[in-house]
Amino acid sequence: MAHSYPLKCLLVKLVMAGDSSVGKTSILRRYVDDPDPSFIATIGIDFKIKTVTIDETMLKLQIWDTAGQERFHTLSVSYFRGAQGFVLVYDITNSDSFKNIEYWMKDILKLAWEYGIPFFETSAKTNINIDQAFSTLVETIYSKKASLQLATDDTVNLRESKGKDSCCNT
Ligand SMILES: Nc1nc2c(ncn2[C@@H]2O[C@H](COP(=O)(O)OP(=O)(O)OP(=O)(O)O)[C@@H](O)[C@H]2O)c(=O)[nH]1
Repeated sequence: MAHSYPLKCLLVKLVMAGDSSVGKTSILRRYVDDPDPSFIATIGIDFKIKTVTIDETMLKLQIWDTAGQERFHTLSVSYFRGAQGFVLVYDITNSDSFKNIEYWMKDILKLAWEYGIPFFETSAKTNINIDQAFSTLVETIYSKKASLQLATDDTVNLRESKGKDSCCNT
């Protein structure tokens, strides 16, 4: 019987950014099907892993959930380095959080990222557009896959690497 296996596994580093309490953790939990219902502000940094397949390539998404609170700003921005994609989040009921997208973009642009960002209005509460937003992001990154590295093991060293590209066998 013929089996079809993905040919290789590539690591994709994504970063969630935006003001505190705009819904970054909620969106990420929706996307990775994490049922944890608690809403505690992110302290420092957290990450989740999700594996998706495009064509016959497995992509291991290492998604960093930064803390939006100002006191964590320097730490959060330090995790931007090496990311292939960002999810910039604001709350449509909070105009300051929208204005501050520019502030977050400046940190991203310092790392030579370009504008031309697809836009999705999402709801983590009712699960609208979450999958579509991530799919578009990941497919765009995949289409430029020359920049991706093979995922090799599951180790993420928080202390040394700030999300250094390492990973995948799950
Ligand atoms: N109405 C509505 N509320 C939401 C939605 N997503 C998140 N919330 C609420 O917004 C609050 C903050 O959500 P979080 O996901 O913790 O926000 P965060 O951006 O990760 O916050 P920090 O960790 O402080 O950076 C929570 O009380 C959620 O219930 C949504 O899609 N709709």
